[in-house]
Amino acid sequence: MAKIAVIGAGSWATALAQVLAPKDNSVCLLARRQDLADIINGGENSRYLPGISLHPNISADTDMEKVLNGAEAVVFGVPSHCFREMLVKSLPYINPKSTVVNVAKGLEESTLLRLSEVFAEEAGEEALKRYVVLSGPSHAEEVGKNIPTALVAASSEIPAAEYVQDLFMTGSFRVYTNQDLVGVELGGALKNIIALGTGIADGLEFGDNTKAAMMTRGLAEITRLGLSMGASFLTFSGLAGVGDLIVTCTSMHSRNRRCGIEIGKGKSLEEAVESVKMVVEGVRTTRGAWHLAKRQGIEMPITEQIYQVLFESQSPRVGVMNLMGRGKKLELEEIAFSKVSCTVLE
Ligand SMILES: NC(=O)C1=CN([C@@H]2O[C@H](COP(=O)(O)OP(=O)(O)OC[C@H]3O[C@@H](n4cnc5c(N)ncnc54)[C@H](OP(=O)(O)O)[C@@H]3O)[C@@H](O)[C@H]2O)C=CC1
Ligand SMILES: O=C(CO)COP(=O)(O)O
Repeated sequence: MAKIAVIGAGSWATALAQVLAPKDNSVCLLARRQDLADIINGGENSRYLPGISLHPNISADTDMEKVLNGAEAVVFGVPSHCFREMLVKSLPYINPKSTVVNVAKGLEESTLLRLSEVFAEEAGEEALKRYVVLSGPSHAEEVGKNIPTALVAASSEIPAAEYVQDLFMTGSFRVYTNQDLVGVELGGALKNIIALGTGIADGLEFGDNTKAAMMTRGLAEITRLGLSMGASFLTFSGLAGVGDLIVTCTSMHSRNRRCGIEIGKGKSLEEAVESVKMVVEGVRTTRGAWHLAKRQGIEMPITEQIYQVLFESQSPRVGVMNLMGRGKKLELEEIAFSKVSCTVLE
């Protein structure tokens, strides 16, 4: 039986443990608090994934050394804002040969780095060869119930991605591989901004037309930023791109969408985040992407308006009016004929 360590004991960490455990893996979750570890060891993570009986191969502990000791793979299931801190604390106990899987979807706000870049800074460039991002349309509430789900394991090194594909793949959890780490990371992080936006539109009681428009034009601006940072055009039409955008913008499981709905209904950002009770990654990512767009010289009008609503007290309704009142545009030219995408598609 292989041992797998999971850093974090929230909803996604627990659901992924539930995927790994029946495959003859002993899965140990690192909780911050003893009370949560005790709850999980009781057989159900009632705080983060209620109603799911946990597999007996799953346990939880607050002792990092104990959790990481002898682990063949380490899955980071904590929010982006604490990834560096948890990584630095973990590194002394991680076997240099272990594969590191990160499932967080966000950027480091203070540096605007992707999380693989944070990993490389702390663990070294060589260690990136065993670093894999697992992303795609997947809510913990459904994965916990073995509802069919497809994801993508991305790494600059295909053998590492294939290892993670084998590690996680089950009859209800299908994993593809992709070598475009940049595109997969950006797709997963940036769709949360658009989910906040579609949530806001729902909270304002706009219709399906508005939501479809926001998703489509949201994907256009995600793609534009991604191409400027070296991502592959095609990744954005895959599971980590449009796939994740669809699930996050349409599902009531989405924390980002639910937060947006509350803002659209008139709650403050703080009240809306508080009401969700779990991490709402899109809030920090909006600020990060806003700065990234400026740095890259890329137009991201939806991100700009969501930034204004979240951080500059702009009314959501004015944000929608600003988007609708923009100058006339060609739909596709900016992406299809951009220098970068032509290079990628050649
Ligand atoms: N939930 C989902 O369906 C999916 C989530 N993701 C991504 O996975 C990541 C985790 O999300 P999710 O599981 O939903 O989050 P949750 O809010 O459910 O759980 C967060 C976990 O991280 C811990 N944590 C929070 N802040 C800190 C900190 N400062 N230092 C150390 N540990 C901390 C929490 O501990 P404590 O309980 O002590 O606060 C908890 O164990 C996010 O990046 C999210 O985008 C990706 C795909 C699906
Ligand atoms: O990334 C996710 C689904 O793929 C989770 O999105 P939320 O954080 O909005 O729930």
